[in-house]
Amino acid sequence: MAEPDDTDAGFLLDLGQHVRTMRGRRGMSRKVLAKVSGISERYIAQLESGKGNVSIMLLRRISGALATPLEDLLPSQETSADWPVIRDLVRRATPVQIAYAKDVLAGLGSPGDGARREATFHGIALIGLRGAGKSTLGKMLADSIGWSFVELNREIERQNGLSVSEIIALYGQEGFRRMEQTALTRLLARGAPVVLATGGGIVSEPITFDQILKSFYTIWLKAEPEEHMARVRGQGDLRPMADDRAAMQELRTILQSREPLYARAAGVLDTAGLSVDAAARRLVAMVAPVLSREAGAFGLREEAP
Ligand SMILES: Nc1ncnc2c1ncn2[C@@H]1O[C@H](COP(=O)(O)OP(=O)(O)OP(=O)(O)O)[C@@H](O)[C@H]1O
Ligand SMILES: O=C(O)C1=C[C@@H](O)[C@@H](O)[C@H](O)C1
Ligand SMILES: [Mg+2]
Repeated sequence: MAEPDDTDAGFLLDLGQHVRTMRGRRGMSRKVLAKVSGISERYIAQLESGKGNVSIMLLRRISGALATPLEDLLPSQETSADWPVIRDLVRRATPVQIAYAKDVLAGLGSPGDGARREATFHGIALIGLRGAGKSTLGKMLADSIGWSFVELNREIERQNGLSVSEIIALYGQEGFRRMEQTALTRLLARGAPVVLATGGGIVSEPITFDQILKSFYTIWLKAEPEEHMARVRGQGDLRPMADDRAAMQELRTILQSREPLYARAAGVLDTAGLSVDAAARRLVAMVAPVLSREAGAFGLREEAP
C-alpha cells in the first residue's frame, strides 16, 4: 500500500490537473481566473502543479469563478460522459419529473411518449476552438446547401442587447452560459434546419452541449494549436502577442482540456494545412450523406451541390 504522503501528493496532483482542465474548458487564462476569484496567479499556478494544499474556502472561490460545481474540481472515478448531464438535469427537475425518472431508472413503469420520442433534426452544428473556421466555413456551407446560417453568439448578443464580452464582464461565465442555453432553446423552437456556428466554450456546459449533440449533426472543426493562434492573429486580434509563450501555452491547455468533449461530435473535419476553399469543399461533401438521410423527413434537397 502507498505511504500516506504519496497518496496525499497524488491527490494534490490530480486536484491540480482537474482545476487546470476545468479552467481550460471555460477558456479562462490563469490571469483571468486570478482576477475573478481574487486569488493570486502565483497561488493558482502552485495549486495546478499539485504543490499548493488549497483550503476548502479558496477552492470554493475558484469553483464560483469558474461557475463549475465544487465536486467537478475534485478528482473522481466517474468516467461516464452522461453523468454531468444527468446530474445537472436532476438539479433543475420538478418533483414530478424526479419521481418519473426514478421509476424509469429503477425499471418500474415504462417511459412515456416524451422519453421515447427521438430528438428532432435541427441541422448541422459546428464546434471547435477559436479560429477553427466555424463562422467562415459555416457560412460557406449554408450558402452552398441553401440553409440559413446562425451564429449562436450573435443571437445571444441580439437577444440581450450586449456584446459577449460585456455579458461576461457583467454577469460572469454563469450568466453567459445561461443566456447561451436560452438562445439555443429559442433556436430549437424554430422550424427550418440551419447551419449553426457555436461558441468555442459551449462544450463546457453539459446540458447545453448535450442538446446540441441531440438536435444537430455536429461536426468538430479541428486544427493544430499553432493554426488556431495564427488564424486568430490573422483576424487582427493581437492580444495573444503581448506574451507569446504564455498565450500559446494557454491555448494548448484549453484545446487539450476540451478535446475529449469536442470528440463527442458525430463528425470531425481536420482543417490542418487546408485552404479555406479546400476545407469548405470537404465540409460540403461530409454533410451530403446527412442531407440525403434527412431529406425524406424534412423535405430537404437530396444532395449538396
Ligand atoms: N482551412 C481553414 N479552415 C477554416 N478557416 C481557415 C482555414 N485556413 C485559414 N482560415 C482562416 O482562419 C479564420 C477562421 O476564423 P473563424 O472566425 O471562421 O473561426 P471561428 O471558429 O468562427 O472562431 P471564433 O470561435 O473566434 O468565432 C478565418 O480568417 C479563415 O480565413
Ligand atoms: O472559447 C471560449 O471559451 C469562448 C468563445 C467565445 O465564442 C464565447 O463563446 C466565449 O467568449 C467563450
Ligand atoms: Mg466565429
